[in-house]
Amino acid sequence: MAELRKLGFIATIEENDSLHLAPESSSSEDEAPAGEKVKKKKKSKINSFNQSFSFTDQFDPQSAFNFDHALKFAKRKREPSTLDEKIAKVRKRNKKEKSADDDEDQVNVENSDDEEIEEEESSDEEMTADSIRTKEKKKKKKGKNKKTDFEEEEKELVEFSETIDNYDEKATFQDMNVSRPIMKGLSRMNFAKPTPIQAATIPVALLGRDLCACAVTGSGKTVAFMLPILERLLYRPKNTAVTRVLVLVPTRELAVQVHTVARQLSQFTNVECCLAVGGLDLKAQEAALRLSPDVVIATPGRLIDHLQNSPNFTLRNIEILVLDEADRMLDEYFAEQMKEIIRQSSQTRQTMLFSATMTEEVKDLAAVSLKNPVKIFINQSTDTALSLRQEFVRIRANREGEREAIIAGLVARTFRDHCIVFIQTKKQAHRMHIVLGLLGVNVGELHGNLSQAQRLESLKMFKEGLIDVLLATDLAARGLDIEGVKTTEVRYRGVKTKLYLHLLVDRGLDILVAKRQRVREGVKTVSYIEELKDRDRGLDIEGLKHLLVDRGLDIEGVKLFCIYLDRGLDIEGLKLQVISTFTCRQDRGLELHLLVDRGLDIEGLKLQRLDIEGVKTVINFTMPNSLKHYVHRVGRTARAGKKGRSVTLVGEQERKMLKEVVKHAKTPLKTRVIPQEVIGKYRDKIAKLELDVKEIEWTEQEEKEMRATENQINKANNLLENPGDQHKRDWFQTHKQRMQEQADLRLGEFSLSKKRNMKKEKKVVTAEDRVNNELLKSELYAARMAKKERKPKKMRAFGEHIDKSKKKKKPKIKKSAFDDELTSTSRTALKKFRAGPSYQERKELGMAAKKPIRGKQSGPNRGKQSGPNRGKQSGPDRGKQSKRR
Ligand SMILES: Nc1ncnc2c1ncn2[C@@H]1O[C@H](COP(=O)(O)OP(=O)(O)OP(=O)(O)O)[C@@H](O)[C@H]1O
Repeated sequence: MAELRKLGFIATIEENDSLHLAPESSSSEDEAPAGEKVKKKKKSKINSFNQSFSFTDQFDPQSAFNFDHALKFAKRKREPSTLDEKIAKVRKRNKKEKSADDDEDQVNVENSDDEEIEEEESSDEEMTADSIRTKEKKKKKKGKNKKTDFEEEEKELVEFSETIDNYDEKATFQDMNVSRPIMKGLSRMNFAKPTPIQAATIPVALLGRDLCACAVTGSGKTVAFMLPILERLLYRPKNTAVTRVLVLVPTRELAVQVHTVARQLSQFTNVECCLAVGGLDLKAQEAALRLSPDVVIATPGRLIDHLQNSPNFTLRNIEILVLDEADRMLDEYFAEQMKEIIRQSSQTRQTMLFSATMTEEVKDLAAVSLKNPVKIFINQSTDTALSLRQEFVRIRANREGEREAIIAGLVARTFRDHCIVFIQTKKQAHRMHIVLGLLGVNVGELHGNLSQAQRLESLKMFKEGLIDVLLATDLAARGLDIEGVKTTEVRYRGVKTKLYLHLLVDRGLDILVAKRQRVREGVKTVSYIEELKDRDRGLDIEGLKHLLVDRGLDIEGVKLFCIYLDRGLDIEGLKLQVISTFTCRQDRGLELHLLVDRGLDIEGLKLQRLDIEGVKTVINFTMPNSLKHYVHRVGRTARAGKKGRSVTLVGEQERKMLKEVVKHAKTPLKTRVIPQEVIGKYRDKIAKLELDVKEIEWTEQEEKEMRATENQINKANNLLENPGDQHKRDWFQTHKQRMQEQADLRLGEFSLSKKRNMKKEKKVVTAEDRVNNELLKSELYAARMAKKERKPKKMRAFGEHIDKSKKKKKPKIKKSAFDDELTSTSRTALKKFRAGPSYQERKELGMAAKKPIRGKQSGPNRGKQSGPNRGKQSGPDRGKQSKRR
């Protein structure tokens, strides 16, 4: 090593070298603004190394999620320790206690961890495996089916000017006259052929027609709207910058994802895309919006904030409006905000609605907001992907409390990675994080109680394989297309570990990288590099090695380089750059280096995944509260034609929902039976951990309270220091209206006042109570939806396109004859009143003696005023008489 340093190289490390360990990402670095970070990095580079080289997907438009970029703009909470660190601490303590009990001598804690987990896992594997049965579908009477279809037909409210339910299967992007820069973008994304929804939608959207499109989850709807948008923008007038396109999505994570797809697709064009979503830096967004980017991808709340408070930003010039997940965007949660946005946007726009589940709300909107819309239904709203295998685990009535144990069994034994578990409530998701964490499962959580930075980080870690199981609420149910690095499990020195494969590509230079990493108990134990050769090029992986470097190695025209870790490497003539430092155990650190051959221009090298893998399994802790929710949740797997599996726990109360799923299923469903022995084992394990769970929850609560007090003090200090500096932001509703809206949306039983009362009466919460709480919440939601469905539908009020001339006149409310006569002041009414009842009326009243003689009468009222009472009916009595009548 010393010799290498003498030669002017940065040497790599020997096992017994003492090292200064830099943390992988210090918190100060995280807080630093983007610009400063770059400067710091540049300083640390070796002078002769190409300065403009930047590693990896931070700017890589190829990455599926540009989380790194978004994370820079998300505020981070300062926490004394993360939840994972707390879990690790408790686990470590438990291990120590256990080993002390076993009267063993000093042990290497980490090694024993690994071994124990392996033991646990292997003993689980030896246990009886789950059994799977195919669920029989009950055959329905034909007549009954017909009726439902008919009913559905009747529900159709919108008059679509055209309906497209088929497409040209042989269509190519070239056939659609897609421009070259976008074709290049497509080929970078490896999209050779349009998917069915793309083939059907793109030509219509290019014509500028309004449309309402429905296709199964994971079928490529994002490109279906983004491609025609970009294509149309290529021909925009370029003299002034104007925001012409607005894409609205329901969640922040989805917005980041759509933004990434837009950037990938537009990478060879000059179209500017901008994100406007909650949770990310407001000032940075304001600055970006001031430049009038061509496309704004937004969530409704933050968009309205900018519309109210960012000068110069308007929607007056919007030419295309897209609502992704349209049914969600138009449901009651976003109703007020959507009304405001549509009110402010240009009326001459093209509007496109996309979702995998189209419902009445969408149709209502289509009726009032779309102009001659085209309906493009490639699938029905209830369809799931054909490559999805749907399984159900039955929970007997008296065994509701076993759900946590079943989930633990599933993720620890069977579905160990690339798995999302959907949970109804944030609280339960958090508890499961602690429980599964204590059981040694590599978990993360994703829900609305986390800060935006934590949300993005969870997704990023899940994508990168650093989290195996993601516990999420319905926040993650829609739209997210999570593709992660393909990992391969290998064993190194008895430790199970993962292998990540990356491919560096640029300008004909391919760099193969293999990196090994393991996260255990908050400490990353890493790292060495394996010799890797690309199988596609007829090469083979030679097995694990500490180092591979080959300068100028040319394999079928591809130059092979490597990132390597230290040890016995001949690096003469090669330059190294430290790209990352990992901590290995408490006392050792290992550095990863990038080897770069001198004389090779690697400016702008980009890291691309060699192999990516999507979510393999979706597990539902309880049955989702509607078929629509089910379709979206299970739609996180089996995307883009890939295989996937869903496992749903179904209790007795949820069988109705299960029937719905069975009714609409197009592929056979399976029943999974988990042996009672396995459930029992995990139930006992969780029961033993209960005190630890409580301890962690208390610590968290204490920290939370301390943070809240600290925040209040800071706020007060701020107010004292800068009293005039408190700029209040405007909102389109008053505070009271907003509070009222939120209160209306809250599910009755979960109102704040009730929650407060519930806190007061402290009782021991059992596993059954927790599950019942989950089920209750789900039921309440379903009940509200059902009530809403039953309500007569109003035409939605965003209707700036309502043609008033065609509006039906309101039928006049018919007043009773009695009221009419008393209140009418018309001429004829008054005359009639003065003259008294007509002959006919008198006859009806039995007052008429005889019909008047024609000749004797003259004038217009002669008939009416004839009869014996003629004289009597003048004067004050008239009124009385008419009243009597
Ligand atoms: N033409 C194509 N060829 C191959 N893959 C594609 C193509 N278009 C899209 N994909 C891939 O299909 C996957 C799903 O795409 P996307 O997220 O747009 O689906 P979606 O229909 O919007 O799903 P959801 O209903 O869940 O929002 C993505 O990983 C995307 O990269």
